[in-house]
Amino acid sequence: MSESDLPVVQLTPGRWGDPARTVELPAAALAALQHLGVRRPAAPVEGKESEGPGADEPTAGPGGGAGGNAGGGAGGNAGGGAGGSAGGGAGDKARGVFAGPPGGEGVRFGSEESRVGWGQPGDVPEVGARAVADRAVLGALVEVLGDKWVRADWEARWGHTRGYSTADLLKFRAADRADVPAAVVYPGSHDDVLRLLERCAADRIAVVPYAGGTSVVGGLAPSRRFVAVDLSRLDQLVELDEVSRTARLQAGVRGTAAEAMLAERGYTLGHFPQSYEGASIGGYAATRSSGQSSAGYGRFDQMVVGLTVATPRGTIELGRAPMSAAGPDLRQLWLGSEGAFGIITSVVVRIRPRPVERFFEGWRFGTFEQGLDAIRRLAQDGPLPTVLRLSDEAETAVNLADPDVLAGGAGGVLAIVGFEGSATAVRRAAVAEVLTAAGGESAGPGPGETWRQGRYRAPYLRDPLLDEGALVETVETAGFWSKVPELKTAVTAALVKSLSESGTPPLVLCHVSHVYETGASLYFTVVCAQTDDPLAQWRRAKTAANEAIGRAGGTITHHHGVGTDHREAYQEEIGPLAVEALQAVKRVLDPAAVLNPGILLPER
Ligand SMILES: Cc1cc2nc3c(=O)[nH]c(=O)nc-3n(C[C@H](O)[C@H](O)[C@H](O)COP(=O)(O)OP(=O)(O)OC[C@H]3O[C@@H](n4cnc5c(N)ncnc54)[C@H](O)[C@@H]3O)c2cc1C
Repeated sequence: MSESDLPVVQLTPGRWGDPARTVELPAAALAALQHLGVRRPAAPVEGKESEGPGADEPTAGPGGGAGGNAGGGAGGNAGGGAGGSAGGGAGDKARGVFAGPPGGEGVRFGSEESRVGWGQPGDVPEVGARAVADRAVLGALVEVLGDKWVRADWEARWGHTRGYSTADLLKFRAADRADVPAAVVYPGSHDDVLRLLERCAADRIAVVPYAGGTSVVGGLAPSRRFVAVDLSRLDQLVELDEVSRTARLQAGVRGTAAEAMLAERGYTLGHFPQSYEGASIGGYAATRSSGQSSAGYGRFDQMVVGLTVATPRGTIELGRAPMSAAGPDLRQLWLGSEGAFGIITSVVVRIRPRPVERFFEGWRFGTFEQGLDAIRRLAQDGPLPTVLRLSDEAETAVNLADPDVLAGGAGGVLAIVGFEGSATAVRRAAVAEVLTAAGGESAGPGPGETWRQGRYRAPYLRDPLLDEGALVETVETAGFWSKVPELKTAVTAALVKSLSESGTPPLVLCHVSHVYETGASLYFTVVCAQTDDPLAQWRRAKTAANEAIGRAGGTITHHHGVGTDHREAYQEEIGPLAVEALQAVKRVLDPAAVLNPGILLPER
């Protein structure tokens, strides 16, 4: 496939989970969009040449573009859930989706684009992000990994471009070629990664680990030209210790594949982020991910007991006991390090027996404050269900538009409470007692089941919403309980003000997505009409939201990570001395500064 053959729009089916799955917007959602002034953009005029730097440019525009492309290696086959590992993907290729490491195609040398040198920032001729790696670089990569596992063709490179934020999708639609890697490599073992990093450091080739490609914070778009390190060949359950209830999983194992492999042995990891059909074990660890069942199973960083990391200077192996007083817990340094301190090649996780029972239900409260008080009681004094989330009035109202949810409901706010495990009836009764005492009223299993069955649907709605002309994006944060109400008010007000000033008053929905003894996270969904420049429109709104979070005492991110989008706010949050300390760590581990330049930390 050549660059010019490639459809640019509608990337979702190829990159995310199940390529065959499409989701139509419900009528109620379309009506709500109309109410917000969202108008479907006119289709591009047939036959009109796109404006761009070259005749071989892919055309871009809203809608159009049937069929996906660019699944990228990591697009893998994660959706199936039948235990398929990432990679391979003859079936996906049949659908026109590149789905994994090459099947012996080898690297393509000699493109007219391959004339660019490498080096430190400033050394590279300004020929734009379209440049593929030059012969010397490709030669170095091939020397380390072999011809089969290095690709420089457009299909592979475009398939490893950016992540999955709304801004990313808008850039794809605009055929924006900044952030395209110069080559893609597919190491198959820890030793491969180690040798690759040693060589890249020696030759000053910047690298970015690419796992599921679901980053929503610019975590795959470094500040320099780079080689994407696709981890999808690291797809094994290496060992399972039934006595200790731990499992070692390689970093490229998708969430779905991890669950399928553990299920065969009677276990679960219990990590179910909304991006579960796309994200991977290494990505979870590198970003401190948090799943929807965090009340019961914990965040991903709480599940990790050990890590193996490849750095340009050697291997780091951490976690020889569940807990230790031998100095600071260094595992924490790599959890959330987003590839800046090394590539995590495998993770030892705590596992649990597969649940034998599952029950989800809805609880209704008069106001958000009342619901907040109720879930705080559970988080602080117990008992905790497996899933606990609380929508505000606006989000509940949107859910109410779905006749399956809270049929006949009388407004107020809705909490989803889920139980997994064994003997759930006892826990349910105890939780019900607390919620009733706090003024809650059971809405029965209907809303809970509807939520459970639709919990991975949202990613598939992003493209249809953009097609309609809507701007939809999320903002997340966390704060101590005493600050949560103020945090919610401040972020909502900032988003409403900024987007109203753009002439596009938004609908801002919010829910409490994760709870702790001392506080909770807030997850906002913002919907409004797109202006002519939706990227700038969202940038302004996001900046306003970030500033509001800072003023109201929240953290810049609860589970999406820092990437490039939150880098400045993160520095403000931790202060210059802490930034310096992290830079010092990076200097030791990555003296040539080739690991994820500009991601998490500014380039030095
Ligand atoms: C629709 C949607 C819903 C989402 N819902 C959730 C949610 O519920 N909870 C949540 O926590 N997140 C959520 N996310 C964010 C995202 O899925 C997480 O950040 C996820 O953990 C990223 O995993 P990944 O495998 O896709 O990593 P990638 O996106 O491929 O990489 C993320 C970052 O980590 C680095 N990295 C990846 N693998 C490694 C490795 N092995 N070693 C070192 N660095 C590495 C990458 O270079 C990059 O900087 C959502 C995203 C989307 C698009």
